[in-house]
Amino acid sequence: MALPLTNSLDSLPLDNLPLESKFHQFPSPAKLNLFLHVVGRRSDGYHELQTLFQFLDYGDTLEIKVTDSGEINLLTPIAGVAAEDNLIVKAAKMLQQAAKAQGQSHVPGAEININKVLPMGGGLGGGSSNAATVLLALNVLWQLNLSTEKLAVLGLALGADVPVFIHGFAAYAEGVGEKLTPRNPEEYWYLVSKPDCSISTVSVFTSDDLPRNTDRQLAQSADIDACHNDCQIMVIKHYPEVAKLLSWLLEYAPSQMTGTGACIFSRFDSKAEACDIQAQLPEGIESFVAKGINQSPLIPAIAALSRS
Ligand SMILES: C[C@@](CO)(OP(=O)(O)O)[C@H](O)COP(=O)(O)OP(=O)(O)OC[C@H]1O[C@@H](n2ccc(N)nc2=O)[C@H](O)[C@@H]1O
Ligand SMILES: Nc1ncnc2c1ncn2[C@@H]1O[C@H](COP(=O)(O)OP(=O)(O)O)[C@@H](O)[C@H]1O
Repeated sequence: MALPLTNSLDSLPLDNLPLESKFHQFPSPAKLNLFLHVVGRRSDGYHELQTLFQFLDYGDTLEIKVTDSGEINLLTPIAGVAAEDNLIVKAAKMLQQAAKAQGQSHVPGAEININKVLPMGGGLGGGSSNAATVLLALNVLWQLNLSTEKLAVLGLALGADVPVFIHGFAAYAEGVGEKLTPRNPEEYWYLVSKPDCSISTVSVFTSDDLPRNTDRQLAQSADIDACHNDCQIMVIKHYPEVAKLLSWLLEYAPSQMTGTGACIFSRFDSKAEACDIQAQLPEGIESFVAKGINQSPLIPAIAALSRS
């Protein structure tokens, strides 16, 4: 089944009504890990990664309205995620604390809606992207004026992928994903397919089958095709659904898992070619077609809001 393409993030309207009195719409795009090397393990158990992030012109949409109450209300709960665990709510509350810590006596609240289209736990970074969107949007709507760097530091406490969504440029990342260097990988079209299984990030990083010492020099290769995803090596051993779909896709296009899976991205030169293979996907495989983009659509949306 094809996932809906109705929320293509090309241009989201932000008109000129007063900031406080209405809902404002913001994109919350997906990311791909074009490669993901595990190069070591830190003393706190976290793994050191080298990865190349690129955004997709496809993702969730958030609507946010400022309220006077000081409350954070998520009006559209996400099935299976309790409000207090939702990264949207956590990000908003974290920003309130940061505002109080810098001396602001009254911090407003917010009402938030989400149109969730990204599969959860798919390696597309949807939760981290939602958190980044909330941090950037409320920073402007609440007129806090925190720097992008400060927001990225706050966001890192919510998830390793949040900083790249805050900065909004495609990047090579080291550390746990927070040391970012801008990059401009080719902006291909991708068919993103979701095998019928879910894979927890913890299970991948605790597996004995995860390679943990990929040569640090490999990521410096000029040829991106020389790079790979170490998590995929573990996942295809344990999840036959992923192994099967990956080998099917590899017949048609260069294909690889993103993040800790389970989604697989297949690379094409044109949208038409990607859609052609999408139409032939095995029965029951969810998918969407999107373009890889090196600037997050969130950045111009926030810039437009700041100017309004
Ligand atoms: C692997 C990546 C690559 O982009 O993406 P996803 O596939 O999850 O999207 C990310 O680094 C995911 O980072 P993040 O989203 O913070 O991971 P979490 O779910 O918080 O991590 C769950 C657990 O996995 C382990 N973990 C995570 C990241 C890391 N670099 N080393 C680890 O060992 C830790 O045990 C952690 O408690
Ligand atoms: N707003 C949110 N959107 C998605 N997942 C969320 C959200 N808030 C909390 N989560 C939790 O984070 C987990 C990871 O979600 P997600 O970021 O979509 O996947 P991944 O890290 O694999 O890219 C989910 O399984 C869910 O339990």
